[in-house]
Amino acid sequence: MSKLRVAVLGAKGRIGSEAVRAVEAADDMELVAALGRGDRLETLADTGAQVVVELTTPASVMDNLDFCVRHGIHAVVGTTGWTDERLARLDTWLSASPGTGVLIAPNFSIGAVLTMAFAQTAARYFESVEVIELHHPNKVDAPSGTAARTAQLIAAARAEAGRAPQPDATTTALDGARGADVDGIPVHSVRLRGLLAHQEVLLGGEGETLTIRHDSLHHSSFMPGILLGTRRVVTTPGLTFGLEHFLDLN
Ligand SMILES: NC(=O)c1ccc[n+]([C@@H]2O[C@H](COP(=O)([O-])OP(=O)(O)OC[C@H]3O[C@@H](n4cnc5c(N)ncnc54)[C@H](O)[C@@H]3O)[C@@H](O)[C@H]2O)c1
Ligand SMILES: O=C(O)C1=N[C@H](C(=O)O)CCC1
Repeated sequence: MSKLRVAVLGAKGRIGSEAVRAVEAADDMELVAALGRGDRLETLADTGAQVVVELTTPASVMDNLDFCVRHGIHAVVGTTGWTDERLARLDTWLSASPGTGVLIAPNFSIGAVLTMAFAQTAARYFESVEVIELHHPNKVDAPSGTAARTAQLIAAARAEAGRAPQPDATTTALDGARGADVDGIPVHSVRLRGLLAHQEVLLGGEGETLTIRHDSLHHSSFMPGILLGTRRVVTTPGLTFGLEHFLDLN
């Protein structure tokens, strides 16, 4: 069987360099390009890449995906910074390139995907919920893509359950003291040397609390998800948002 021809964009970055090693080590994949900032995107087409693993920056990801989709190259995207407007633009590009698949995964680690699923399940049962994400201080975006997605899923679950807005008697606060508001869910971002990627979902009800915590301790935690996404995206045209769609969670 022929090997899947895979390229990595952002190949010199923290997660990109780990992804290069993971693709090289996968028996069913061939690394055909490992590109960094300033390298020509045409290399992707010249080398016959079938899947691009996109791990760059929010400022670069749209131009990279525009190129990939126009050339019918599937993409597995870990880069953050997704807004409704960006997703709509990507959807339009994909409509013009039937057969091309893009997976955007706010988090590739199984523990983080499960955290989101558990939080979504728990959200309907508790009066209060807040999200705390904790990352290394080199991270350029806040809140993390994972925390934003977690909060959106929680908010949707609460709305579906008919939950009232959370209790919060705060009338005076320093700017930022109550975190960012993501669909009504407070999200707090910590940046601390020594950390990699961590998240807590705190839920509170009458006389009890539940804390769901996940810790990514090494970039290797993201690799099985990247490889799974790479294998699955070639047979999944259109836009898939979230690795959970490629996992049998139920
Ligand atoms: N989804 C996940 O599970 C997951 C996990 C870790 C990181 N991330 C995300 O991945 C992204 C990268 O994270 P990082 O910690 O590796 O950052 P990083 O700064 O270490 O790496 C980004 C790399 O991309 C390069 N780059 C920038 N523009 C480029 C372009 N146009 N073409 C090619 N390369 C380009 C940079 O030079 C840099 O080497 C961030 O958005 C981060 O949030 C996602
Ligand atoms: O290190 C990062 O940067 C990470 N980014 C993703 C996010 O913003 O959720 C995933 C976790 C690591």
